[in-house]
Amino acid sequence: MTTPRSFKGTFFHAPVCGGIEVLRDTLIRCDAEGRILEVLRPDAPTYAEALSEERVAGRLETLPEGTYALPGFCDLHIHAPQWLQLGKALDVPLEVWLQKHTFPLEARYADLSFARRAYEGLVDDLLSNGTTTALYFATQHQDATRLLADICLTKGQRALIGKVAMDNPEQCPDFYVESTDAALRGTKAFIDHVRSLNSDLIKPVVTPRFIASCTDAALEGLGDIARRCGCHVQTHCSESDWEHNYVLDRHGREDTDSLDRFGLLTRHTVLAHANFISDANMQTIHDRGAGVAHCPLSNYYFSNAVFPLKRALEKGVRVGLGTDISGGPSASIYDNMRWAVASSRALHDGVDARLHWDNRGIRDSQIDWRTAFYLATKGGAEALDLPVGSFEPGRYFDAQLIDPQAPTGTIRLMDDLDSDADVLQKIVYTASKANIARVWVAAQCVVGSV
Ligand SMILES: O=c1[nH]c(=O)c2nc[nH]c2[nH]1
Repeated sequence: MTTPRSFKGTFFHAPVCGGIEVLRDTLIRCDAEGRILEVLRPDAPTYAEALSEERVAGRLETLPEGTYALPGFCDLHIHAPQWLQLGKALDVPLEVWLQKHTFPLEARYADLSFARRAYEGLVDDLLSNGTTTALYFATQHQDATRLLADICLTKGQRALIGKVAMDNPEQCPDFYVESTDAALRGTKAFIDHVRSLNSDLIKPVVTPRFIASCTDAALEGLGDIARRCGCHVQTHCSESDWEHNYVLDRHGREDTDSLDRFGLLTRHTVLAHANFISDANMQTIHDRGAGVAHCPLSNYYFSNAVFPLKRALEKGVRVGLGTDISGGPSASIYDNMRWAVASSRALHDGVDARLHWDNRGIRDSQIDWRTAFYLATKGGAEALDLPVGSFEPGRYFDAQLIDPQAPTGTIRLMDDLDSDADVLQKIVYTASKANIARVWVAAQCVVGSV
């Protein structure tokens, strides 16, 4: 509990998919928990009085002239231990990458000092990239996963964290596999631990890595834990040819149906990727109210296909964006907004120039930057069912301040040429870490100084 805060400045947000709103010279009042109480535009009858009230009470932060506040990003798919592998090992298929590079790296998190070095750096990196909410896969290790929760709490990042469950000796190496009992007990112990922290910022997540890495007994037990604890669930779904076909061979059904059968497809499930899902399975995801973490950059390296984003949105599936560190070699949701637009265009146009335009791509698959901005902010929040992602009463003030004039920044604005929408479009397409001057979570400044 802190003191109430308020902010005056220019805010951009996307309250609905495909639409943006500009709040110029607006006053946003928050309560002591950092939730938005009121959004007052200059033409509101109570604006002047409220502004002077906040000023006199010493609660007002006036954002510097020429800066813009955006909602903080929700990154729906991060492998926390893989941060050390960003930009490496991107030239082999998923199944080789896991065995040769990723599992050996993750096994090292048995060492807590190794874990601390990585997790401190990761959380700093994500916060300074504007990511205020992170959905993390950790590792199998109880202690290192608790450490990640502590670090997020200390640094003030909103985080949903899962101890990864992987007990299938046929798919996991002997140096990085656990018993079914350890997977289930460990998951439950981590949930209890996080809940004992009594923090609104950190939530536990039931995390079967993917169907291949888990036995049916573990999947069944994890479904049961998710139901009893009312937790979020995260896993991979129909990511690549190999992974999708593995599940078809083992269970005779797609990932989605299989997860549903184990009680793992709920209103609080986030499926990473879902590239190969059939229309029927997309309908099932919609009907269960589950969300999808679309990871466009990672998909270029590991997925053999492009997620049918537009089709999913038209069906009403809740979708947000994920960096998929380190399948995607960038910690930035800005990069992933750009890749979401570009990959949707590739799907729309098709990529084989030898084919006639008529049958080269999948028509009406493209999205624009407005939709990408929504996915990165409120779309991600909706998929997680968290009250963040936009500047609306009842939501937490999780935000990032963009300074287009930052000396080493990458945004080029022209006062006389750029409309408000142009400014936001330029931010979406060209902002970099150097332009992110300040970041707040629940109205508390976590990056930059006030
Ligand atoms: O992109 C991915 N990253 C992973 O770590 C992983 N594990 C299973 N499937 C996976 N896909």
